Amino acid sequence: MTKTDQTAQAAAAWTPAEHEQAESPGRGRFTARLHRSVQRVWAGCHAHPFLEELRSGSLPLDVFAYYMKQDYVFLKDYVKMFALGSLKARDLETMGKFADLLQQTLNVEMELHRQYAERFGITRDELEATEPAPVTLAYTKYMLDAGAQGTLGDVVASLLPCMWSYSEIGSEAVRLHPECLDHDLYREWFVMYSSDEFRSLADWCVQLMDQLAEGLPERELARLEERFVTTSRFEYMFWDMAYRKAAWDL
Ligand SMILES: Cc1ncc(C[n+]2csc(CCO)c2C)c(N)n1
Repeated sequence: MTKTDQTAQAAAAWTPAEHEQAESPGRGRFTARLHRSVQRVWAGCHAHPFLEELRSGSLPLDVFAYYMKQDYVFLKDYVKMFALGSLKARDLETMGKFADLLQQTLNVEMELHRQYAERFGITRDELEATEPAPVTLAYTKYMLDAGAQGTLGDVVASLLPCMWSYSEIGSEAVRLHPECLDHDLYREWFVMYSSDEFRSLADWCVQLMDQLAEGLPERELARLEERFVTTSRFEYMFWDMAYRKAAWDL
C-alpha cells in the first residue's frame, strides 16, 4: 500500500467527535454545512503522516524545521487577511476585533514563532530569507485574492479553515493522543493549538461566518463554500508539502 492509500484509509477510519456535537456554539446552520463539506479533507489532515508523527514525536526535526519556515512566510501573508477583515467590516466591533488580531499575530505571535524556531536551530535571518514553496504561495495568494475581490464573507470563509482546523487538530490530538505532550520540542505546538484561548478565537470566527451568511442567497453561499473548501484543501496540501519538504524543482 502506498503512503497515499494509507492516508486515505486512516482518514476513512477517523471519526469526528466534538465538532459534530449539535450544542457546540456557533456550529449551526451555514458552518455545519461547511464542516460537512470538508469532512473528508479535514480527516485527511488529521490522518496525514506529518500529524501522526508529530503526535507520536517521531517526526524528523528537519521536517518540522521545514514546516516552521514555510509557516513563517505563510503567516506574513495570512495576517493581511486580518487587515482585509478590518477594511471590509461594517461595524466598529468587528473592525476592532480584526485590528486586534492583526496586532496580536503580527507583533506577538510571530515573535513567539521566531523564538520557537530558534530552538530548532533556525536563525531569524534564515526565517526572513525563506522563499515560499509553490503550495505556500498558491495558498496565500488564492486567499488574499478571494479576500481582496470579495466581501467580508469571502475574507472569513477563506481564513476560517486555518483557525478552525488547527483548533480541531490541537484539541483532538490532546484528547485522543495525550502522549503528544511528552515531546520536549513538539509539546509547545500542541499546547498552543489546544488552548482555550485559541478555541475561543476559532469559535468567534465560526460565529461570525454564521452571522455573515444569514439571509444570503444560495448563489453567494455556494461561493463562500467554495472558498472554504479550497483553503481547506490547501491546508491538506500544506501538511503534505512540509512532510515531503517540497520546494521548487528548478
Ligand atoms: C498553514 C497554517 N495554517 C493554519 C495555521 C494556524 N494559524 C495561523 S495564524 C492563526 C490565527 C492567529 O493565531 C492560526 C490559527 C498555521 N500556523 N499555518
